Amino acid sequence: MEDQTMPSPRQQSDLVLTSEQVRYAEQHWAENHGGDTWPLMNAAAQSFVRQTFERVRHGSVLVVVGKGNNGGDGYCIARRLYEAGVPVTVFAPFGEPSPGIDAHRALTELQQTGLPVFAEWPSTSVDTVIDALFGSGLNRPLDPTVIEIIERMNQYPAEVLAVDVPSGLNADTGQPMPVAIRARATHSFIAWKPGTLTAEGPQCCGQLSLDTLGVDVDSDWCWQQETQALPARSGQTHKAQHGNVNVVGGRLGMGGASIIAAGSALAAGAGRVISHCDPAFVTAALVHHPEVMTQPGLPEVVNDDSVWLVGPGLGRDDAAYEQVRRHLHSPGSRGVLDADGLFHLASLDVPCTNWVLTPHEGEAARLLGWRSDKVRNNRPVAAQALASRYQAVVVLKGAGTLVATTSGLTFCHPGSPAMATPGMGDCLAGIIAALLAQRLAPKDAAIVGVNWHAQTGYRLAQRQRLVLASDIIRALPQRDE
Ligand SMILES: NC(=O)C1=CN([C@@H]2O[C@H](COP(=O)(O)OP(=O)(O)OC[C@H]3O[C@@H](n4cnc5c(N)ncnc54)[C@H](O)[C@@H]3O)[C@@H](O)[C@H]2O)[C@@H](O)CC1
Ligand SMILES: [K+]
Repeated sequence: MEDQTMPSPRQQSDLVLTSEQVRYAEQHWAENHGGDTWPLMNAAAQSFVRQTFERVRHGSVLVVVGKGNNGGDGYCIARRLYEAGVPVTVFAPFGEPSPGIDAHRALTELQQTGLPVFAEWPSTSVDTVIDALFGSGLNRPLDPTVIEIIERMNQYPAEVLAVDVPSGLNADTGQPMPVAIRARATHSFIAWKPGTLTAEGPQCCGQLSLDTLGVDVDSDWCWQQETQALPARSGQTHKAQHGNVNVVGGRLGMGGASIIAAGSALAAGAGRVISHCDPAFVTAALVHHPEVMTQPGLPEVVNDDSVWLVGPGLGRDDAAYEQVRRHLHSPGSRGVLDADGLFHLASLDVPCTNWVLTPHEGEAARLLGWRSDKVRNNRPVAAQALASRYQAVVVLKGAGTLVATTSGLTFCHPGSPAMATPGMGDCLAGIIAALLAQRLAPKDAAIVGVNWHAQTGYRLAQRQRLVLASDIIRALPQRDE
């Protein structure tokens, strides 16, 4: 099955590219390889078969192909499986690809094997469905006929494996348009697509894998995921070297938020954590985390080297507003603005240069003056718009959390649906604050914090149905297994 002309695959990459950038990367590759993208399609099909062969080899396979090059991948995959002796049926609901595109050549090569291509739903039962209807070229909402095909594929009692992107999923935003394939696994090519990592993407993709197909992309013009090590601890270290985190919140019946945030800041390595909560919650805070110091009530805003985590359970009254205002106007202040802190930010027209803002979708919508569904459908744009407006690092929470700065965007570990539990945001804010206190730059603290939080939750979700913020706090100090 090896092909002489195929580029050598590079399995690991951190690159996340929009569909337009992927197209550019393909063209750029072709310009340097005789003007031909056909070897890439072959490499994609070979990689897909290699990746999925153990799953499909013992049963029968239905390949559903579209008219574009995602369908072309499907024709090539069908030919390779057929030649490997796997029973394959090919279904092309929209007809043949136009002559001149790689997909047409893929169809011609398939036809040479004698394998028929069906225009109607085949009646045979199958063990695996390979989804090659649409990939990164999906560019408009699906019409009812297409919706029906995707829904029927989702209802098949067979597992669905998606080629490049689950069909119906917007490769840039992670939104179904309005429905998308729910795949058991998705094998992507060239670079990660934003839409597979955020919003509904992770749910639609199932197990996600990537083969760059040897396309080496210049990192200057694309977003790059950065992974940083957690702060190291030397043999001579002292807690004073790991910084102070002041948690301002825990008022008006919301003591738990600040208890969680203080606990996660401790668990993420802050040298000293001071909770400025309502006096009523001091006992509870100390019962949960005796390592925390308490200074009840709202603090004086002092300009020292501390990191301030302002917002978890802070409340929406005038005193809370004044507290947020003072922090943001205090020269050189730095920290994390979360929850009610973000509520008050909406009334303050002030840059947050040394701050990490951690809105969820609703908070982001309020800050931008958008509807929530506009944020949901445009997460990368929303995150970057907030970063520009506030000159801050913005963590747009939700499935597939994004970290935006004024100059770029990072897609983080998708975590797990089991983490959709109360207090999870407070927990994340505490982790990011602790990393700031340990001298990570705001962008690095945000990216490392989100990835650490998401990976910890994901790991716990392998053995429990739900993951609570308290579970994360207990797991953070542990080493990875
Ligand atoms: N040519 C190349 O160099 C490579 C292409 N690759 C594959 O090619 C895919 C991208 O191919 P294309 O750009 O042709 O795009 P797609 O195959 O994803 O989709 C484009 C086709 O779908 C139609 N379409 C788009 N939205 C629609 C809608 N809502 N309803 C109905 N029809 C719709 C378009 O008119 C077009 O016919 C990738 O996802 C990947 O699978 C890979 O083979 C890697 C190399
Ligand atoms: K697909």
